[in-house]
Amino acid sequence: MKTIDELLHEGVEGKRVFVRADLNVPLDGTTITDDGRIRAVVPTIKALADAGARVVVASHLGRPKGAPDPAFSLAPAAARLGELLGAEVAFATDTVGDSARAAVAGLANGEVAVVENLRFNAGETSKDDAERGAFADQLAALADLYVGDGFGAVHRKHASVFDLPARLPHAAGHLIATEVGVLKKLTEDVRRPYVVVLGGAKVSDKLGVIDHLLEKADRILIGGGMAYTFLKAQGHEVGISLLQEDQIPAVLEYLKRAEARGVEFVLPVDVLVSPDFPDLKTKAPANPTTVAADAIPADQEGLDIGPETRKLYASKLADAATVFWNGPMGVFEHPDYAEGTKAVAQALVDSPAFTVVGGGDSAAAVRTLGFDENAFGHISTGGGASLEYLEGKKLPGLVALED
Ligand SMILES: Nc1ncnc2c1ncn2[C@@H]1O[C@H](COP(=O)(O)OP(=O)(O)O)[C@@H](O)[C@H]1O
Ligand SMILES: O=C(OP(=O)(O)O)[C@H](O)COP(=O)(O)O
Repeated sequence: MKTIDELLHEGVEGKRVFVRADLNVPLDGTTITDDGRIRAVVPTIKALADAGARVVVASHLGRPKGAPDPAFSLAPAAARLGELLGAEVAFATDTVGDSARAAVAGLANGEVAVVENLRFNAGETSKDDAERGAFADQLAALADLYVGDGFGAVHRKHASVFDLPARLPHAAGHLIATEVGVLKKLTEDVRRPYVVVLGGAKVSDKLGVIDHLLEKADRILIGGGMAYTFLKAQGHEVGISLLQEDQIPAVLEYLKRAEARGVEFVLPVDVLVSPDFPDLKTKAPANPTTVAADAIPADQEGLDIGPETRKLYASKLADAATVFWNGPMGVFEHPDYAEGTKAVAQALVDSPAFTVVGGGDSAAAVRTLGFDENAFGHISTGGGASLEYLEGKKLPGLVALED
């Protein structure tokens, strides 16, 4: 894989360089609540700009449905990038249209432009190779060179991640190099006990990784939205909690295999429930009730792990030598459901283990809940990406950067 250093050595002055970043940051309206993913790609953008490149930055944000949707505009991220660079950053209101072409044409050497959300275009995420390819052709017309640095999206076979680098000379940016360097260590020699904590809301995406983790981890702790499919599989009522009903047979098989292999599988013993999802904007008190994990009322939703589970999970992390954590334990964006995530973060901080936290929201949670990022071994910008990397899967965005 060619590195950005090699590219810089060859010279990028006056060249239009397309940087595929992951600027998928959490937003409260148009306010960025955690800019970690933007900060993470600044070294690559700055190195290119300092070397005289005309830098075109692109990313997805959220999951819009292949058409423009103002709620998912990259404008706030572009503005923040300008602040971090201490330079004017042009913003195109489309991705490959007139505005994007004009913004790129207007760049002088050393200047940066951000184009609008890649996922406003159906071709970006299409499963049809030709449709994705046609969009990649339009993106390729904006640039001379490609730098892949959106680590959080390298597991997606999307036009800007997979098809575009096949059309332009390409290299990996600094962030991808750092992320792969650290995660590689977790695939080679892992100090034991190796404890994995899984939570979050992208349940269907991430349940499958357990299949692989059963071969690697000594202990697996389950929280967040992921817990309820397990509780349901064990025959418990989960009310209106997040549930991946079609995965119940797979989950039962995981539990059986864990037992056979001596992998300790730990599920919540109590949870915080409410009939309503909390208001994340006003943060109005949610007044949740604590119930045993096998006694969730039929009309209520599990939104955080409970106090007994917090203690249990802290104890299960205390003797770890290596910890990988993806996915918040609850809806941490609301203070009434943040204690579970705080307890796991605190247990990692207190532990002498090598700790890796992965995922856009997990990383944001750690920082917005007031933890010092230096207290963790590594904070990865990718959740799904890091899990699939650990699984040993060939990631489209990394394969595409190979020579
Ligand atoms: N019990 C739950 N029910 C619904 N959503 C949850 C629950 N627990 C956590 N979440 C949500 O999960 C989201 C993060 O999930 P995910 O995207 O999978 O993590 P990451 O970005 O770290 O990979 C957060 O927005 C959080 O509010
Ligand atoms: O937030 C992301 O992934 P993550 O939540 O697994 O860390 C990436 O930006 C990928 O987004 P996607 O899961 O909508 O493809």
